Amino acid sequence: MPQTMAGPVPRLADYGIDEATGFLSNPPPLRRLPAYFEPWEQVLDDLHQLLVAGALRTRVRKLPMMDTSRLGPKPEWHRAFMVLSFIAHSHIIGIPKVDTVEPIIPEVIARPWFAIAKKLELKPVISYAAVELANWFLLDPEGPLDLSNIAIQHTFSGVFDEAWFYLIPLGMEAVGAPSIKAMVDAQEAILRDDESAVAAALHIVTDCIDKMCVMLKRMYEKNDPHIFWSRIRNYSGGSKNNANLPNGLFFEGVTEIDADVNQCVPPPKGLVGTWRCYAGASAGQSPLIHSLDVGLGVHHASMPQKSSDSPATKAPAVNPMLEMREYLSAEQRAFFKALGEAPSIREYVSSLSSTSAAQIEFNNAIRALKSFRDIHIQITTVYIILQQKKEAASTGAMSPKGTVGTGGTDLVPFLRQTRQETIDALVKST
Ligand code: HEM
Repeated sequence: MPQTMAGPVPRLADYGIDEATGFLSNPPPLRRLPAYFEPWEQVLDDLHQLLVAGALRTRVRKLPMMDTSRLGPKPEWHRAFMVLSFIAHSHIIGIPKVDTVEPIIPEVIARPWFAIAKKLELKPVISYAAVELANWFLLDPEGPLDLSNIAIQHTFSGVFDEAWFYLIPLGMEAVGAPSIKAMVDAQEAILRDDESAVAAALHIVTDCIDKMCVMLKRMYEKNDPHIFWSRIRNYSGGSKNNANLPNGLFFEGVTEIDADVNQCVPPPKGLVGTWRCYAGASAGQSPLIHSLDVGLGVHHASMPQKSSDSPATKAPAVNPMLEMREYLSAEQRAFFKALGEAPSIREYVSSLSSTSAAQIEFNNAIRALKSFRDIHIQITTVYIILQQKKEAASTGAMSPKGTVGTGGTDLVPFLRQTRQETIDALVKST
């Protein structure tokens, strides 16, 4: 849109974004719900033991129906969403490769989980909002917001690798936080036509992305790829494009009809409720990465459909990156919209000479974001593609043709496309 028609520069505080900590809440997330909700908290306390004993599903079915209207301020709702997300996905998965997947979510979990998600304008499925943004604390409350002091509240498996898997994205949110303020500062500077201030702000953005890349590479330090593949990743899976959940998940007692309901399959005999399909958790739901894409003008186009898709099964060709935004909070989605409508940094630097500091700094930021995506593709190769091949070789199965991510995407084409779309955002000298 022409700069003259651009919207106002968003104020971070209006979207619950902290200038210093970005999308990490300040103060940190709640660690326990009020006493009334102890039955949920106690299941979470004993989660690993219940899973090992094979007693989790029985225990969940014995839970009382809790009244969600007794939840108070927003942080309580966020914690309740996280607690139920952990309990529900433990109930679905059990122990990976030991238990069979259970597609029916009992009413005592399904109804309150659905109600809480609706209140928060989230989807009732494990997501970045639960395992990351609502699931950390500071070891020393007075200490720094970095990996020496951030800890994970809950894991499914109880292994260090899973905690590290969740910690790295949090570390990235922390080191990347100043880039959000820098992008809106750049937009303010555009309004004053202050080229050097735009350049200075973009320099901060690049510095943040460089630090995020260093953080991302630390994934290998404490998350063993085999443990990730065999013990951790299943819990993040959704019910979309999931071969183990061909009909989706059945939410007992939830009768509301919306776009996520699979209306092709009737309820299981004797039950009332709806079959629902959702993408699972992915760090691709990081609001920081989406902000960088929007702020720097990285455009995500529709994905080409696979030639093997029959016209009847073809899903709408929405880019999964845009679909992932549906799993972020309403406030965060509103922020992306406002950031995208404010003066365009890319458009502004495109109008400058190729030797201008602002254009050079802009392209540096885009190259840094492309490096992030290169490193990430290497990580998915090590943690997913190679593990999948090893597993196929050990069982004598045919090597799979495609790979579906926990977010339900066709992994390789998707990641290649987002990397290409990042490269396409570079401003070329004319
Ligand atoms: C062992 C570590 C990781 C694995 C195995 C992994 C795997 C994946 C997979 C499979 C996808 C495709 C979407 C899906 O269907 O889930 C994806 C997308 C994505 N992931 Fe990761 N991921 C890892 C760590 C991270 C971290 C630490 C970040 C940082 C925030 C991150 C950011 C993203 C982003 C932004 C996307 C969207 C695609 C893109 O922007 O290129 N991932 N990841």
